[in-house]
Amino acid sequence: METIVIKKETPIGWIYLNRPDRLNAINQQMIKELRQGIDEMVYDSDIKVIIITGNGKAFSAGADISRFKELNGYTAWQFAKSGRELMDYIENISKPTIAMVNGYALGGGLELAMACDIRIAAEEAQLGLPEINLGIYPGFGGTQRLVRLIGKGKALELMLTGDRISAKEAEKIGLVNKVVPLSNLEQETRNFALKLAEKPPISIALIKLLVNQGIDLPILAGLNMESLGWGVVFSTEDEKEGVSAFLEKRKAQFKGK
Ligand SMILES: CCCCC/C=C/C(=O)SCCNC(=O)CCNC(=O)[C@H](O)C(C)(C)COP(=O)(O)OP(=O)(O)OC[C@H]1O[C@@H](n2cnc3c(N)ncnc32)[C@H](O)[C@@H]1OP(=O)(O)O
Repeated sequence: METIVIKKETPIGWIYLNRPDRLNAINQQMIKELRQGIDEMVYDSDIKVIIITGNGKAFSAGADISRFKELNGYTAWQFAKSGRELMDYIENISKPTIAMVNGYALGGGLELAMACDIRIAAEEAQLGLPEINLGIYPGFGGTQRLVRLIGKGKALELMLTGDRISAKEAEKIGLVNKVVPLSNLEQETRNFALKLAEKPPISIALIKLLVNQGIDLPILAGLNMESLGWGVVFSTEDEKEGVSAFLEKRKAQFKGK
């Protein structure tokens, strides 16, 4: 891999965007390698949670602008589509994902963070969708995900102005889940991941599916999916273990079965 580094720290899989001299700008190679890196974690049953972060001072400053002059209408469409499909894939994997936002998360970088389930940011981080200043607009799913995360008014404000906001402001509007000092970022993110790693994986997978698919369905369809899913969780060993552990006043040990 040229553009990312992966590290397994069971039960956590770490993925580092690794173009620090370009502030981890996302190019076609990174899109391809991210897909491979995520797959490596998805198909490893010892990995329960995936953390994506950036090497250097940025999470990612977005799509690689230095390549934009080479693009024409068709290739720009294909590049945007391949990035957007990667974000869709990340959002819909069954394992939980955390974006550890260590610095700038701009444009496609913020779109990647938004495709993750949880965002934990350093106090120093700055977030935004500045594409408008380049005469374009977010193209890796940002126009759709931001509005679902923070609501139409603030989403439009961020996209129309292109302004960067602080991590604290991002936390206030619900764009990040938690803000911590940079010195604690790795440990706090690891602790959060370890907490998720102890939860029953089938329940996690179903919650993700219900939330991600349900949000775009008529509510009755989503509610019916929720009820049907109960048939699945109630047939798992983890449900029996969870209920027994409660009644026996001990900590549950979930197996993902
Ligand atoms: C075609 C499909 C597109 C799909 C949708 C996605 C679109 C996008 O994401 S568009 C990009 C949106 N992002 C931006 O507009 C941010 C651009 N970067 C900046 O504004 C600044 O770099 C900064 C505020 C993030 C940081 O400023 P500073 O601390 O002063 O650092 P430098 O500007 O000196 O950056 C260091 C180095 O990195 C290069 N670089 C930064 N961002 C990008 C980028 N997005 N693409 C390519 N290269 C980038 C920057 O040019 C510097 O390089 P050198 O000058 O060669 O050192």
